[in-house]
Amino acid sequence: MSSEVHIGLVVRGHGRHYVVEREDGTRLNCLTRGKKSEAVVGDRVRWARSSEHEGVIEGLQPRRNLLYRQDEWKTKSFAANLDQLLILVAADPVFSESQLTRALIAADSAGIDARIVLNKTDLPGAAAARQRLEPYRDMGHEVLELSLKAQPQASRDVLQPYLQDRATLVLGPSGTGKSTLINLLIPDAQAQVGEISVALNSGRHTTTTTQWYWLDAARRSALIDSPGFQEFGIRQIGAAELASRMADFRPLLGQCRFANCSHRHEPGCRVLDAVQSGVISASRYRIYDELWQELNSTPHW
Ligand SMILES: Nc1nc2c(ncn2[C@@H]2O[C@H](COP(=O)(O)OP(=O)(O)OP(=O)(O)O)[C@@H](O)[C@H]2O)c(=O)[nH]1
Ligand SMILES: [Zn+2]
Repeated sequence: MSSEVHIGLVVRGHGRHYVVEREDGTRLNCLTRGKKSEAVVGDRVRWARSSEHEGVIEGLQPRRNLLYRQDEWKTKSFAANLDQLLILVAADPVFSESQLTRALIAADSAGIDARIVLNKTDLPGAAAARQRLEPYRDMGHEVLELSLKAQPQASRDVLQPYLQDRATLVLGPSGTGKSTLINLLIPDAQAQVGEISVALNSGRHTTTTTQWYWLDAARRSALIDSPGFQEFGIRQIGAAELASRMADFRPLLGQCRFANCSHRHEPGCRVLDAVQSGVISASRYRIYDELWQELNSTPHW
């Protein structure tokens, strides 16, 4: 058996078991050595043939970027080497501005372009949703509008130029239309997942495992779905860094009276002035304050 080392792309992982795609598009099951399972979907890994498994992962290639998810107890990386984040919100159910902000902060911290996608613009709630997104447009975030169910073809046309030649992670809370979007763009998505679940023997976990889908036969454009995703991990950001990750706060930084201003109570704070004058919206400031406290009370790593 040859011990030659190859490079492959992780398209799915479950514990120490991974599905790795070769250059030619064929896939094989790989195991990591020891107890380690550091690889995530989107990673390029070095793998070699092994006598017991189809392949063994020997190591990771350097990453361009890495995203984390978190719950009450722990933070875990879940996707790497992305070009873009699409944050799906809908006219109904009403979206959480706090979740949206977390997603934008996580993307900024990882150096990944993020776009907001407003779905269900055919519903009466669309006007109110647009209004809530107004501050985000003003601070420079692009907002795409879709109606995935009512106008599938038009929605596809809006998305197409953004998806071309990129690896895009799509995230959205339950009920926003993420399944509708994936089924529209990847008609054989279910089949792809089924095949891989058999390979990984992970049927039961199908609904919570990050998955890499190709959108085109040439395998240049990819969509990454992370079902069951709850919350971005942002504990890697220190409280002092938070304001610099928020597009409406950023232009004001460095102008407060104190260089280490936390923008919470200090005199001569330009951020607090901007909140007073309405340049920064009250809801954005409330979210900043909550996140600041969260980050300040957790150890920075
Ligand atoms: N009116 C309207 N309804 C839509 C649109 N897109 C999706 N829906 C509906 O919204 C509901 C939720 O869509 P899904 O695609 O299942 O949403 P999801 O985000 O995957 O939600 P989960 O399956 O709970 O994770 C479904 O009843 C869809 O038919 C749209 O553009 N307009
Ligand atoms: Zn300040």
